[in-house]
Amino acid sequence: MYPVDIETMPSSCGHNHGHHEAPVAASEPVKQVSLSKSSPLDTITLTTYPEDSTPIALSWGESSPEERGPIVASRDREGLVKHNAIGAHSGSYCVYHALAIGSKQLKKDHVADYTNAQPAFSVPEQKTWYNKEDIIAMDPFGHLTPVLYDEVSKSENVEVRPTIAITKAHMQLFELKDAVEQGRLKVDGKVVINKNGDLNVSKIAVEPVWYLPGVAKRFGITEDELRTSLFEDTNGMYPELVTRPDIKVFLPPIGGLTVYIFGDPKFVSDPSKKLALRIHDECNGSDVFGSDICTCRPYLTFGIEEAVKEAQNGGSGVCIYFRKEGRALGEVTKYLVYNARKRGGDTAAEYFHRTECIAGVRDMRFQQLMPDILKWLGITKIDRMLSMSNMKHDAIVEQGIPILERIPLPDELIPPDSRVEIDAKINSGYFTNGKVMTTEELKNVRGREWHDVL
Ligand SMILES: Nc1nc2c(ncn2[C@@H]2O[C@H](COP(=O)(O)OP(=O)(O)OP(=O)(O)O)[C@@H](O)[C@H]2O)c(=O)[nH]1
Ligand SMILES: [Zn+2]
Repeated sequence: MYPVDIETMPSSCGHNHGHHEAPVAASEPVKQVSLSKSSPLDTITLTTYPEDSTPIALSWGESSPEERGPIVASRDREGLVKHNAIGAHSGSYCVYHALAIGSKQLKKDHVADYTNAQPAFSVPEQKTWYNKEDIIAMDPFGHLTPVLYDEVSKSENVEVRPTIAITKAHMQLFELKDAVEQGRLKVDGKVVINKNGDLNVSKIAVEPVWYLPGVAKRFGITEDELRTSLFEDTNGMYPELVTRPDIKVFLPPIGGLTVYIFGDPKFVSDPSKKLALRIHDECNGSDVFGSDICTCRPYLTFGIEEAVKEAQNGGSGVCIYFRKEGRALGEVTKYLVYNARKRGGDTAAEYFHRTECIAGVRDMRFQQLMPDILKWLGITKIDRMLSMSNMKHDAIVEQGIPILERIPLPDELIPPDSRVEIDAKINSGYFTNGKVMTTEELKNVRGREWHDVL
């Protein structure tokens, strides 16, 4: 499928690849290249090939965790020939792990001791965990690996790491304290613990695990197209994407998500219980630091408050927080756009155009992969969706989960400077119970200008 030999690929600049001294004969399928004489390393493995490998059996979507098999990414111990996943664990934190090893603060042969780390509550098993369609962006058994695959990890001498962790906690938010003080929320001792508005919460952290054929299908492209673009556009970070078509699982170096559940976690998958849901994408500037240019923190805390109310009414409330900063364009791009907006006359009419000028697109969040977590949790319908986003809505409904009611952010919670954002979004298809402005009217919705900010 991939007639690509990365060691022998022609270099357009006419030089050898990288900084390696010893060239590799074009005809030999050599996988190791000598580094320069001053390097502390003798050899380094650039990639692996199917003919030299005996990966541990892994078959996505099988009808039992044993038949599916463990996900093995690490090259340590016997992992170099036995790994069955491309990439490294922990999303973007894999680089810190490498730094810890490189700086000799972490031993390469460290074996994790998971004593007492098991889930704090159980998530009921779902049919969705056992097919190739419903879940393709996370490992449905990621929270059970120390139990399910401990033996195979020992007998095969490979690392099998959890990609999901489940815990319980209390949380304190100023807005929830205010909700209790203003009488919007009552203290029940279970969900809202006290008059400070402290909450009981059940939490699930999930790292991304992609089944490449399934991800390609969601985007309507071929697996080859997906692999090629992941390889090329990360500047060759993952050669195995092209040299190992036999390996179908990829651990991408991106952020994961956290599920916050209010009320009894068992109710989330119980169709007889009402469910309120907020899907929230990270906006560090607003969520944590209170920037008033967008509606992110107000919608987040409104979503939590509504989720809490649903739990207190006998249903359950869920808030899922995705690490997709700045519509997954990142904070640097976001701030560049802010500058362009503020210097160019910040109107709702120009809101998306400014992002497109800099990033080429207005959004890279790709909500197509988002519904996996809903299916994993066993959510089959959403009674109250706390979101105006058509992209989130359409992605969820396309995956077969009906949304019964959509709840926009109340006007009084919209900070003054973010009217530009919200009106632009409504004009482009976001849900509202109110007025949809014309393109002409959007020109008159203005945010703070640069001289007001400085
Ligand atoms: N690039 C860019 N990203 C922004 C800007 N303002 C907010 N964001 C990002 O947009 C995303 C907003 O996500 P959400 O709060 O989930 O909201 P949404 O998807 O727009 O829709 P709702 O569910 O209706 O709130 C976050 O990733 C923010 O970091 C902006 O001006 N430029
Ligand atoms: Zn924001």
